[in-house]
Amino acid sequence: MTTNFGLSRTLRRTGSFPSARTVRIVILGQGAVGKTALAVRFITKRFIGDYDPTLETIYRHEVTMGGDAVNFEILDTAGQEEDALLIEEKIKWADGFVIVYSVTDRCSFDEVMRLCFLVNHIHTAGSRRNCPEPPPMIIVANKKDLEFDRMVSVQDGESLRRSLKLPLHEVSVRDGWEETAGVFQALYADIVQQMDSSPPSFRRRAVSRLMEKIPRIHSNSALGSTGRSFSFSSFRDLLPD
Ligand SMILES: Nc1nc2c(ncn2[C@@H]2O[C@H](COP(=O)(O)OP(=O)(O)OP(=O)(O)O)[C@@H](O)[C@H]2O)c(=O)[nH]1
Repeated sequence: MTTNFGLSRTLRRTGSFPSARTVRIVILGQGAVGKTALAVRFITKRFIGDYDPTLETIYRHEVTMGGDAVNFEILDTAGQEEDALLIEEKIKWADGFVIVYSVTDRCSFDEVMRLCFLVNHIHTAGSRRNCPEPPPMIIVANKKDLEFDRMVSVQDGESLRRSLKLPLHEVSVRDGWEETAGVFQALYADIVQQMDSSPPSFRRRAVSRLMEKIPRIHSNSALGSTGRSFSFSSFRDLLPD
């Protein structure tokens, strides 16, 4: 997918944006596909090698993108089976979705279709319109740097993209920030298009108690208070210049 955004100019760290548009994104996918790495790479520009298995976290990150001030709220989910009600709450909360698989893990690829149907089903079932638009979604095929361990070919990804009619970005979160940023820029463009074309009454903005319980990390604050353990000490040190 192409966007009108130039990478270097449009993504930069800013102060607070009182009048910014808030965009909520959920990252879904099986365990160990790189969901946390993707979120942290986008926000800090750094690749951090090892994390504890994800305790769910909402990252809050303010940037300018395509000239807009944007407050991203990015929910990094735990890549494990969970209560259907909980996943439903998270899906209802979001404006857009990143669904990640690893090219080194066939099971994670097989899971993408189920997750896409789940997201579509929950949005369709809850919409008051007869023909709701599907929510903005992007598929990310991660770890393309591990060519030697590849179990999902580029062609497999292409077939999936065609059958789901969704954008697919093959990336290496490890090797580059631009590819990762491109994922969030493309998704943001789709979300904005949908927000601007549908009346606000059709959008889900209610925040359930469950969502309020998920720890939040602001990109302007140091990590540590949530109990989340990373292999770096200060989030502030890793923010882009
Ligand atoms: N080689 C390579 N390794 C990666 C890449 N992205 C993530 N990893 C590694 O894959 C492992 C899992 O990454 P995480 O970001 O913790 O994966 P996750 O999907 O959040 O996992 P859960 O928290 O269990 O759901 C870590 O060791 C990362 O360093 C990549 O692009 N290339």
